[in-house]
Amino acid sequence: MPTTALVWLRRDLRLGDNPALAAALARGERVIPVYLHAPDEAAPWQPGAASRWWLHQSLCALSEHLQRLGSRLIIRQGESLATLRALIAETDASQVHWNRCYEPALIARDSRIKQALRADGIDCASHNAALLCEPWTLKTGSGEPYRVFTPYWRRLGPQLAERTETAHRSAPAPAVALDAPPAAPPETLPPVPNAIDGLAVEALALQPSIPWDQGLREAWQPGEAGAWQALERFLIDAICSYHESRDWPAEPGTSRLSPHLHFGEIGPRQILARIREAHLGSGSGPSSGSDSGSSSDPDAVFADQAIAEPYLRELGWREFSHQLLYHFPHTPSEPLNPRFADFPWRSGDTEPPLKAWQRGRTGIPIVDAGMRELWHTGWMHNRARMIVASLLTKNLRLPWQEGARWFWDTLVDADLANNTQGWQWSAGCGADAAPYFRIFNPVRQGERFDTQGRYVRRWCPELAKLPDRLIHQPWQAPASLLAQCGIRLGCEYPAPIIDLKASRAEALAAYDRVSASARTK
Ligand SMILES: Cc1cc2nc3c(=O)[nH]c(=O)nc-3n(C[C@H](O)[C@H](O)[C@H](O)COP(=O)(O)OP(=O)(O)OC[C@H]3O[C@@H](n4cnc5c(N)ncnc54)[C@H](O)[C@@H]3O)c2cc1C
Repeated sequence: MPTTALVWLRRDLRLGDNPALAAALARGERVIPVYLHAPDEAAPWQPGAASRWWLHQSLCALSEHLQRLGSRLIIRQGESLATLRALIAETDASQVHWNRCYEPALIARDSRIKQALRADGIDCASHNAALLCEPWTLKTGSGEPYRVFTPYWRRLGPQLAERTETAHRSAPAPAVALDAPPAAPPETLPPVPNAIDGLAVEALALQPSIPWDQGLREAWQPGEAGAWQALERFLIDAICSYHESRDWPAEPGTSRLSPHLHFGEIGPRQILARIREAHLGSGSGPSSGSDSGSSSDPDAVFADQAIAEPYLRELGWREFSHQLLYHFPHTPSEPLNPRFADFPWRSGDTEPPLKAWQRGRTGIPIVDAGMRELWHTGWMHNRARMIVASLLTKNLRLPWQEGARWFWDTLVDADLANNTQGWQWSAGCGADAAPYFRIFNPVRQGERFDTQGRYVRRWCPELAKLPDRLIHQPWQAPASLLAQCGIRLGCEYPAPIIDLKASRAEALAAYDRVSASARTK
């Protein structure tokens, strides 16, 4: 009887640099890749509608890739432990391998499963495919988790930089294991016996029943090959100017790798290795083994490793968010800073302003542009995310949890660690947060980061004819000019639902009340 290993694929939907797959291939003669659909096990953070859309496409891509290599993805639905046990019995598997997830509900589930399977006599092993550095690895001098990014990055950042031989010899054992290059996908895989059956991806009903996904289909190519194409495009077109252009929402200045990273179609070790390879100029192309489709060679663009630093820093924020979620598992619903538990959020009927914000009809152009980009493409530029979050939590004084929930349902990159950190940072109640009193003025933000109004014109075409100097504040335009541009505020485009100056003052007063009550406690 051949040794059989199950590889339980979850949010590691790739074949390159997949430690669970590599371990199964090293130790099992028969390797069976399985995907188990049990969304309720992630409750209360089951994948939202946009994430389900992505998952469907990504599973299709993975399934095709496995078939090209001679294997098959076995999809089953139902409680994970029971389904694994059934598969183990059917296949005579003696091993199960998976890559770790870091959400609190999934950590608890996986621990239970590991314990139960080990009690059954199964060899169970979990691996790291998602992070450069396990969230329990880096601690402050006093042994606490980091709550501030800068000192965290001071520890992590140097480990990502290319180490010289001397530094390598004298450095303490690194938290990031980067010495071995990430593995390319296998060239072939052992076949899965015909007797083992599974569901078609369609049976999981992940696709929307009414077709709202046209914009998503136009914007994305989910799957491992799509991830590598996005990375190569970024290395050719954008990494050199990333430090500046990353702030311009109308520019294609960022990597747009967030959904690929979330679903594990590419891993941060692979991104880092490819950046290093391009920097050193020694590489002959991506080690993805996927059809990256790139024709020009980006190696020449790297004159200096410093070019990559601003980008690596963002990957550092991703690591930081994961270690926060790991150490503070209550933060998806509660503020990290307990002072904010009693924050006086807006009272009365909160539905109209929340709905206006969700639909991109606040009457504040840069905010509406961001919210419409999100609705249409399942993604929003980071600068716009910060602006819309500030308006919701500070000017509208609606709880950050409302915003986080909306993002959870509409983002293709919805990620519990990054989303929680992003919202708490924006609301001023999280780790290393923007102080509550630093309230973005969306008009100034628009003028600074969308100077010519290209982002607003794209997503709010009803404002397209306004001149640049008024595009971010149409309410300042004389009635005659509005008429000339075909705009009636309150009809084609809403009048602002909030007075920015007055709401700012109210938010600051609310913050003062929280600070004062914290002082008297
Ligand atoms: C309110 C709010 C909510 C957010 N929700 C999410 C979310 O659900 N999922 C998500 O992946 N990101 C989230 N972010 C972070 C950030 O906006 C996105 O990661 C980024 O816009 C993705 O685009 P990109 O891949 O082109 O990023 P790039 O600029 O190319 O960055 C590369 C990668 O670094 C990571 N990264 C970048 N910025 C951050 C950040 N601030 N925090 C953590 N990781 C970061 C992402 O994995 C990203 O793919 C949120 C930010 C805010 C302000």
